[in-house]
Amino acid sequence: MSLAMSTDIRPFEEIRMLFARLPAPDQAAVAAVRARDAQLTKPPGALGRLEEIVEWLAAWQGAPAPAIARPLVAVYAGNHGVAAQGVSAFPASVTAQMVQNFTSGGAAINQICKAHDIGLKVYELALERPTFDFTQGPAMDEREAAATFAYGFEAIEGGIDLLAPGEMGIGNTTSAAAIYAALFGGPASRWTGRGTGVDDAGLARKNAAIDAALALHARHLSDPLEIMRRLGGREIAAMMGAITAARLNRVPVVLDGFVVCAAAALLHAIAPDAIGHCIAGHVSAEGAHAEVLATLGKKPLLDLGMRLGEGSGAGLAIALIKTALACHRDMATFESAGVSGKSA
Ligand SMILES: Cc1cc2ncn([C@H]3O[C@H](COP(=O)(O)O)[C@@H](O)[C@H]3O)c2cc1C
Ligand SMILES: O=C(O)c1cccnc1
Repeated sequence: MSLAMSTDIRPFEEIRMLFARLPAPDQAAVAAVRARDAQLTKPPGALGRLEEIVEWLAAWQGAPAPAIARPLVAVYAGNHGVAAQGVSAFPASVTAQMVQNFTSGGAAINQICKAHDIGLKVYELALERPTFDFTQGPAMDEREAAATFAYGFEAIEGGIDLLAPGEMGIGNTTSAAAIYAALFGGPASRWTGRGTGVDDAGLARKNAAIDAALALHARHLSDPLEIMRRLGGREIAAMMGAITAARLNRVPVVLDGFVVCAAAALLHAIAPDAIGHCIAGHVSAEGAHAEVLATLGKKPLLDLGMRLGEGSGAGLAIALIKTALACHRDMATFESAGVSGKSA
């Protein structure tokens, strides 16, 4: 669907209305998957979480025989005004340079997508015009935040069956940590990590920037959409839209790391069920990602010590999810293989 912003409804109100009519998991599809699983040539439950993964795909695709024919990593790139506070180990110019690198196939996410036959799209979000520094005022106005959320809906266009949102944006671990502090409380230091590798002084600047922002915006942090526009970035707004569009179109979502989960946490704060269709691809080595996942009730598939972003952890998880589906779809049954079933 398109979010044609009408003139008489405030943009955020239009977004809020989306969460009143989210599709539910398809229990009949889950039952069909379980029935087939019971016939496959393995002891019951022996594929552990791989079995749950297929049930999750069936539930949210609404299909008794789920498919992964067109998986997509959608990388959103945005620049952050707060980068001027010296919160990253790299200059803001790296965001645009990495977009170029994605285009020429040189980034980690290119190799992951290539190795596992996953589509990759990169969405550049006005990189020449960073968001406003949120230590000085809101990062975005409501209209821009809502329009960027709506832009995220493009991810599902062209027909995909599995989505992993990814991101690139120097300074965005500061934005994500600020969002977690606003949503879940505590000082900045509870949520920050070293991102691209800031030293102790950089980490102190990062914590100070977030604590200053929490004080500045304190009166407006009870509404997740206000948190998004004040402390977020364009890639976080667009990923919220992409995750929502996926839900509305029955496309399951694989979450990546620390930054992607800030978009998921904001949606969860609007309506816990809004991320029911999301699985955690991995746990990042960044900051408090493990705590965030526990709070969202998501158990990560992988724990590889990665802290890159770009959708890289989610892309690797898609390889695993494809394998789970291949077992379910292509294994022989006891009957077809002439293997004896359980004796007692
Ligand atoms: C070369 C390079 C490639 C990256 N790919 C993802 N990120 C990751 O690092 C950034 C966030 O870290 P911070 O908040 O410390 O700036 C994001 O762009 C994220 O996607 C990268 C960072 C760099 C430097
Ligand atoms: O986990 C992530 O998403 C992450 C960690 C560090 C830097 N950028 C992204």
